[in-house]
Amino acid sequence: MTTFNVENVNVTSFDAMPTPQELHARLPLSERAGSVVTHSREVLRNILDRRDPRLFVVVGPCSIHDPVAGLDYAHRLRALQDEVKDTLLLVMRVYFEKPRTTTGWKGYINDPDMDDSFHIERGMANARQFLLDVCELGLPTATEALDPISPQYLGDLIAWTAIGARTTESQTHREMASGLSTPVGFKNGTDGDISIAINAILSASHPHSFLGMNDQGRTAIVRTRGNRYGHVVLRGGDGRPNYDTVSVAMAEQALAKAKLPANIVVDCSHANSFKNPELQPLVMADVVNQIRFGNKSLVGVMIESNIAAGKQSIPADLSQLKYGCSVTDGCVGWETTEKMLREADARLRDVLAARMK
Ligand SMILES: O=C[C@H](O)[C@H](O)COP(=O)(O)O
Ligand SMILES: C=C(OP(=O)(O)O)C(=O)O
Repeated sequence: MTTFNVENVNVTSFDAMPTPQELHARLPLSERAGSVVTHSREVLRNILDRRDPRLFVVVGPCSIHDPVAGLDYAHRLRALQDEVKDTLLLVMRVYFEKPRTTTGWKGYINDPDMDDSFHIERGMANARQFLLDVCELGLPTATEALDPISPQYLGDLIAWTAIGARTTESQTHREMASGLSTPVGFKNGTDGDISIAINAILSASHPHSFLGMNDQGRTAIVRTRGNRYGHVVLRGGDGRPNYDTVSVAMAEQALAKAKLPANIVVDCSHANSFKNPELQPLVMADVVNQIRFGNKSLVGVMIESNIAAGKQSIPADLSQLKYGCSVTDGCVGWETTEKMLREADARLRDVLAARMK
């Protein structure tokens, strides 16, 4: 009988991963982490339902590449959280999966050693440990859900999820979002198109049935309820920002036309600051001004922030890495981050107090 070489022609190997159940057994959700996740998800839902007047702030490194520096950052943010808690819910950006325009390092889960050795099994376990550590500090976490299998491993430790500009239009990601346990922010497209984010919110709000994996690592038909906490994240695009009052008003109109609640998050980074981190404070100040002038649809902001300002390329000799500095997009440094958050807190106090009356 002739044998045909027609299957997995371009696959070199299948290396088994531990199942989500096995990883959960090794690194179980602790009492403290479980209550932080539960409480912060509830606060986020309350903000989106206007039962809590505060602004949520997804703030942290563009990507985590060094868990030690990442945890150092988390300690700093946790200390600041108490200071600004009357006006801001701080949620740490803990991004382990990076969507690339073409190629590049795809994040800590994919390649934890940053040397193309791709130890995904260790990346996933370390990522879970890191999320546990952050939650145990009392700090909620936010991430981009890029690989549709990852939420089975990490989803119980996440309070807010982003679907990125490159995947908001993807049916796979909309289906996944329909089953996620967190509120989900859909970015506008890289070309600035917000209609794809609105279509994503509509799609993800419905139940879906699709192929996925269960916690025993078996291919399964995943049947979801639909996620009613989808919202838009304006990140600018096509070389233009879209956080200004006119763009926000246009987003409000588009949401109203689609009969969706007016919930808008502004990403201070990416095309909204022309990827120049030094401009992020201006975007944040503008959002705060819009709220002071009566805007009610702006419910959150995103800041790309790290211990050190700027970014660095990944050196061949990793001992040359600068501590606490991004290896993906440039970030504002810690001092600027504190200033941005303290200023926003000070400028929002009277407005939000008035909303509580
Ligand atoms: O936020 C991260 C980046 O903007 C995104 O991953 C795309 O990066 P790239 O264009 O450098 O590949
Ligand atoms: C990749 C990101 O953003 P965007 O999808 O808006 O490019 C990000 O926030 O890390």
